[in-house]
Amino acid sequence: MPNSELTTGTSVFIPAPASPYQGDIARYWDEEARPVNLRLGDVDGLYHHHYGIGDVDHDALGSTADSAYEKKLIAELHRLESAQAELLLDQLGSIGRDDTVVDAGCGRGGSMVMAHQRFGCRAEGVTLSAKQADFTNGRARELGIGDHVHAQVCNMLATPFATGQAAASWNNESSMYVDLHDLFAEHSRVLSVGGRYVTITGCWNPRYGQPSKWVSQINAHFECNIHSRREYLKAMVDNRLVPQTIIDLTPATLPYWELRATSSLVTGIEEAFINSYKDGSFQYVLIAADRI
Ligand SMILES: C[S@@+](CC[C@H](N)C(=O)[O-])C[C@H]1O[C@@H](n2cnc3c(N)ncnc32)[C@H](O)[C@@H]1O
Ligand SMILES: CC(C)=CCC/C(C)=C/COP(=O)(O)OP(=O)(O)O
Ligand SMILES: [Mg+2]
Repeated sequence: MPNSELTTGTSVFIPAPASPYQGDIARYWDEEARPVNLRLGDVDGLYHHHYGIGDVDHDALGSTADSAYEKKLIAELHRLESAQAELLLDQLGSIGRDDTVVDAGCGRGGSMVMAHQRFGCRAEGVTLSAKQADFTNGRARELGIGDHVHAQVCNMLATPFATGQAAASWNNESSMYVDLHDLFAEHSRVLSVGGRYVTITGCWNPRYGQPSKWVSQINAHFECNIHSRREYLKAMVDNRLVPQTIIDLTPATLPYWELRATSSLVTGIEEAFINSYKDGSFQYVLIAADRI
């Protein structure tokens, strides 16, 4: 196939990156193995690369003096991350067993497994990382749901899915790696009319003025390009995705960050998230839109 190559040692077909930037992002996620992600995933086998929402259960955590405290803290952070994915799935509308849902930027596939477990549907994911696609497909096979949960290495701006194929699609903390107009044009193509698009994302707040130093720090840390809230809404309506629900999750995600900042699994980015959420320059939002 032109402009493509097969790598050795992996079962997935790996297209050449669409740009040097996408090559960098593929490498970033191929090399990622942070304990804050792997040890949380090990709690119940759902591996996430997104953040948490909801109040911390201090009774479940118990005393910091307890020798089992760190294990409980990891379980609590993971519970909050899974609660975030549950909220996203809540917004997908009524999905049937015969439906297909698309996860754009699927990471290690935790949200797709949850979607299948909840709806019985088929979940198709794309990621730039061959390691993540292999990991997702391996997990799905281990769970005996390999025929329903499937990831492939693919640019989310040019997917192989048929026009109108998906009843729902989403980006869970993956839209800051792409141009939003190109992204929503592709979701709009893949979704059936009446289908549902959902994103949970961090965005800079136009009321603050411009991206703050904390937002710039987050961009540098993850090699991403955080968009403004205004850009999201404009790019959606320009692409037949009409926002139906917007939830500011900033207050709901702060407890996760404050707890994470006390753990041994810190990565150094905690301060930037906490400070930018507190100074109002950055927001954690869910936007659910109808494909009209
Ligand atoms: C922060 S992770 C989020 C993973 C997942 N949505 C979750 O909630 O666990 C970002 C993901 O976006 C993917 N990504 C970034 N740019 C992409 C692109 N152009 N096409 C496909 N995937 C992309 C990365 O490969 C990675 O899997
Ligand atoms: C809300 C924003 C701006 C997100 C940026 C995208 C991103 C890297 C999300 C979390 O991934 P992760 O779970 O791999 O990160 P970490 O290792 O920090 O937990
Ligand atoms: Mg994480």
